[in-house]
Amino acid sequence: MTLLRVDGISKSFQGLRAVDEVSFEVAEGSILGVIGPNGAGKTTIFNLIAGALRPDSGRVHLAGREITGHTPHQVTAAGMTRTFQLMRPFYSMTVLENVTIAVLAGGGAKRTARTAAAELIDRVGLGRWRDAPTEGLPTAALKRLELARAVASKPRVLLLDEVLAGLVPAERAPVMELLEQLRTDDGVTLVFVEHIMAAVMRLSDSVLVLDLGRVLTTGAPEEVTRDPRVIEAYLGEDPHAHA
Ligand SMILES: Nc1ncnc2c1ncn2[C@@H]1O[C@H](COP(=O)(O)OP(=O)(O)OP(=O)(O)O)[C@@H](O)[C@H]1O
Repeated sequence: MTLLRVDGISKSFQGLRAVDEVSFEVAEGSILGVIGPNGAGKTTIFNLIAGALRPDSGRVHLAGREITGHTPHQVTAAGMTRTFQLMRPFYSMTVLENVTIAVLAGGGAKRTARTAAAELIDRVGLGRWRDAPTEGLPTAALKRLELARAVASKPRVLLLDEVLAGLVPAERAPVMELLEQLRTDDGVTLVFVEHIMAAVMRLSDSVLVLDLGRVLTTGAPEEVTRDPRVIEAYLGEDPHAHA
């Protein structure tokens, strides 16, 4: 079943067509990787479908309901949550407090929120920082906190914006495992923007390739990354070289 359907969305900024008639579908329980050179429109698409920006035209449907132009809060309530490239935790609070708030915001019961948050913190590998103040955490820990907060809201669709950026390979592996578990064990549908090609190849069922605001191609990961148009969009380099 198609869970997320995007039909011909466009967005211009001062005459620049940042997103140009982009359409794609994501089946429930699948993982879509979104790739493209810098400025291709990846983050803007997330902003358009998650409610941070209103598309100039086009429509977005989630589980058969139109959510075009809905506010971020409404989109979250409808079952779709996003992470940000730049994290925005409450810096004055501990890791546990931050995730507990996210569990409560996701409709979790007050009595069990802290326990649920602590479990999630362990799951993303943040156990040793559970009671640490958020301010001063290393980037890798902040990234995992952001992921824990997003997962806490129990989304049906999770939009991930470069969650692996800034992590060293040893830190990436557990995050990738978590993403696979989210799909397999929790049935979460994932859409993730990522520059690290090894992760795109490993996690994606299908890949959407963007260039200059348009869909260049879409298909299985091994298919699209061998597509000459994709290689050209990456300035003549083999996209695998970004791994
Ligand atoms: N708020 C804005 N105002 C003006 N231009 C914008 C705005 N947001 C994005 N753009 C422009 O839209 C285009 C697409 O940007 P976007 O950030 O979506 O690309 P991206 O594929 O996410 O890039 P990156 O991989 O560098 O994050 C770029 O040319 C960018 O400069």
